[in-house]
Amino acid sequence: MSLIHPSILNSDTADLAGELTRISSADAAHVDVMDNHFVPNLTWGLPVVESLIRRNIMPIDAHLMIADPDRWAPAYAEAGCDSVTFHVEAARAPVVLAHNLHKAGARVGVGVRPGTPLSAIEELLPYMDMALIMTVEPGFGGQAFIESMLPKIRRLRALLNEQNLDIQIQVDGGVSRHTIAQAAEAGANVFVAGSAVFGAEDAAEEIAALRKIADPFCHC
Ligand SMILES: O=C(CO)[C@@H](O)[C@H](O)COP(=O)(O)O
Ligand SMILES: [Co+2]
Repeated sequence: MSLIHPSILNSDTADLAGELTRISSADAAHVDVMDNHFVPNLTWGLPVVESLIRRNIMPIDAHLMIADPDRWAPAYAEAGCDSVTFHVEAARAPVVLAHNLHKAGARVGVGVRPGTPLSAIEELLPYMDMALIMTVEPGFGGQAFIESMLPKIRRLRALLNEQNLDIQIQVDGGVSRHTIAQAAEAGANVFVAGSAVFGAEDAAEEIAALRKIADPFCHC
C-alpha cells in the first residue's frame, strides 16, 4: 500500500491536535521542523512535537530542515517520533547519526534538496529506512512539483533494486492528485502532501483519493 503522510505545514497551526485528528486516516503526520538557518523559514521545534506525540493520535514523521542535525535530531527520536529524516547537506556524520536515531527507537530517513545529486546519499542507503527526494526547494508549502526530479526518483528506485535494499522512497513537495501518479510510477512509495490535503474540503477523502491513484503503481 502506498503511504500518505500529510504535511501539517499549511494546516491551522493554532489547532495542531485538531488538524491531526482530521488526517488520522493517513499513515503518519509529516511534521516540518525549520530553523531559519538550513531554510529561510521557521516553524516549531521539539516541545511542539513532544506535545503532538503525547496526544497519541497517529505516528509522527519528523522532517528536520535544520542545521546541525547531528546535535539536535536524536531528541526527536527519543521523544517518540516514528521516523526522523535529516538532510544530507546538513549532517556531519550521517552514519553515526543514523545509528544514534535507531538506538533511540526511530526509523531513519535521509533527505536531498532538488539540487543535490543522488551520489550524495548513495553510500548511506544501507543505513537508512527511507530516502527523501525533495520535489520542491525546502522551506515552504504550496509550491509546484518539480517534474525534473522524476528521473532522480527513477534512478534511486533502480539503485535500490540493484542493491537489493528494501527502503522507502518518500517524495515531498507539490504532491497532489495531478502529480502523485508520476511520482509513484517513477518509484516513490511514501507521499507527503500538504496543501493538497489541508486545502481539500474533506481531508480524509483527499487522503483516500491520493492512495487510490498511487496504489496501482505501488513499489510496496
Ligand atoms: O518539507 C516541505 C517544504 O519544505 C513539505 O513537507 C511541504 O510542506 C509540503 O507541502 P506541499 O508542497 O504539499 O504544499
Ligand atoms: Co517536508
